[in-house]
Amino acid sequence: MIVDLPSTTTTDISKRLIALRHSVGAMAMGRVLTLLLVTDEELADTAIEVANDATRQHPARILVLVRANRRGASRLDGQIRVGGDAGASEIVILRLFGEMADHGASVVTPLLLPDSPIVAWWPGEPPADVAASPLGAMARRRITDAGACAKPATQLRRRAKHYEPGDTDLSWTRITRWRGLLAAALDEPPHEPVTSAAVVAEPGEASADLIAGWLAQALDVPVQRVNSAQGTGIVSVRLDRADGPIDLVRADEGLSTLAQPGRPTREVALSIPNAAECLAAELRRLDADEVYAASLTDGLPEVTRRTVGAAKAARAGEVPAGPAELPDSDGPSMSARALQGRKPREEVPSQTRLQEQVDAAVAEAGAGTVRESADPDSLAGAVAAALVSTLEAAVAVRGVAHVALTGGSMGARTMGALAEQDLSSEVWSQVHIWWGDERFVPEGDADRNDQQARDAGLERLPVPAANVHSAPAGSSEDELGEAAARWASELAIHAPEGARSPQFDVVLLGVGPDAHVASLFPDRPELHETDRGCVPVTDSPKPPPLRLSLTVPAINAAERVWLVVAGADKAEAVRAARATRDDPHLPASWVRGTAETMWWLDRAAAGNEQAAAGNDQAAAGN
Ligand SMILES: O=C1O[C@H](COP(=O)(O)O)[C@@H](O)[C@H](O)[C@H]1O
Repeated sequence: MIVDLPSTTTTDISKRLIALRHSVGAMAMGRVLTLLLVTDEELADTAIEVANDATRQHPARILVLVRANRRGASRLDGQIRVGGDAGASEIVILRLFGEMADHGASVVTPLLLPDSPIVAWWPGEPPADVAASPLGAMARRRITDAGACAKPATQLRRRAKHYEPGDTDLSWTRITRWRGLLAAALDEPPHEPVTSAAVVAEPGEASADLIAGWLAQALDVPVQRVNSAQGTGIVSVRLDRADGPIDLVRADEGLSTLAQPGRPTREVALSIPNAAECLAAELRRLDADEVYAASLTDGLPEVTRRTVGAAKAARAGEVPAGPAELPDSDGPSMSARALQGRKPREEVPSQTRLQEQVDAAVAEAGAGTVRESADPDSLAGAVAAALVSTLEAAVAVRGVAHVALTGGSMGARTMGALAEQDLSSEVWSQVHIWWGDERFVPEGDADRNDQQARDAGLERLPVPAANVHSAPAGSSEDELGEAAARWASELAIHAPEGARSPQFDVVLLGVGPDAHVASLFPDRPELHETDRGCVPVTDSPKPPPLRLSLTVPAINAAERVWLVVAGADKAEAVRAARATRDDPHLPASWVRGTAETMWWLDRAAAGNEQAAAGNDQAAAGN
């Protein structure tokens, strides 16, 4: 529902809001956070869409302050969006005209909720000193986006000059995965010291400048920033060591290569998150980001800018070759493109790339990308290997990682494959293990998902017992409510401030032939639960009847949601869920990660078994 209130006052807006909360439901009052979006008219629509999308991943109410035409008489136009038009929140848009445009703080104050922390976001040009500005001063966190501004380098200098704890920038959030991969590469033997580093990116690419600043402060070595052609975004990072360089090179959209001495070059997933994903990631934390502060204020001023271009530096062997010579283009910077929801650079269509492009388009529609393995065992092996690199990268960046495991047919198989991996106890002592759902039967029962994981090798992982968070056990419906409450408090203990469950780095989900995920079954009320991180389930259509399950918001707050599916009996569920979004008959169509939604399928679940059998027969006939 959208209610327009032209030429209004904040008192009128407040009254209408209260009335609407009564008639539509008090959806926003229980929300923990107010996102204060401060924008000019030009960016308003896109930024509201981005904020709305982000708050589906991390619930918050949204207050939008649009500085409209400053000429003419003072006026306030209001708009309230609730229900379906506001996604997971309520949205209040305040358009300020005339002199009022400069007094946003006093307009917004009456609409703030007493105990709700405020996060302010400037998607375009922010005030020079954000923390000291009237709107910034009322916020616990202040999110800017240097890359979306006309002069990114000037913005970064200003951010550094006026930095206050609570400041952050989406140009920084965009490089989380780059940092994770580089940190994980350095964690691997041989632990040779890095002697210098180079970051290649288009001029004015704020995210690249911040990677360079991060390296300079973290490694305390000379770091060079080398320019590639306009429109190329971040191209590569080289870390020089005595035994040879570590090169992380963006080879193609979403895919990159990591080369290290003495190891085969690996392909790694390195997609740049879009603006909503970055914003959601920032909404999940309310504490100061000290690494950002150090990279911005200590590291960045130490970075040397090379005048020689990337192509020449590559020919001289100073930076990785190849993508450094990407053609010129005069597109906007990667950060600005991310806000506009556009792709980092145009693809060159070719026959062989067709399937990838289809997959990318499906991924963009929310259905995620597909990784196909030949059979259930190789699928389990691929998932286990990816889990190791992802969790190790998360520990390298944040010092901790949280993973939710699945039960069902692929749960035990994946655990078996994980237990076979060579895992560093130092890193895995920081990994926390949870389950996406649990069958509510007594402890040790062979039906329990945690027991099946134990039988498959859980205890061989070097994870401390205290970090294994089994869901409560029990046997009767009378105990289920209390068990759900206990599980909720355990989840809350490890949740970031303002959230109800840990921010999972990865949630693994099996998918039933009916497209159920965790214990969220088709057409059941649990699927629509938005106020809790976990729910009790009775009368489950699949035995046993009593279960506990994470809810959709808890799952979708995860950075990565990996659906792991094997078997031809699941092919139709996979196809149907990937073709739609949020269909109550298809719980698998409701889940997605903030940075990645990956369908790990065996050939049969991908619906390719017959095609493969046909090919085999054809090959045999030849
Ligand atoms: O009961 C459950 O079923 C699903 C799917 O399992 P599958 O055996 O059909 O692969 C599973 O994801 C869930 O964790 C489990 O409790």
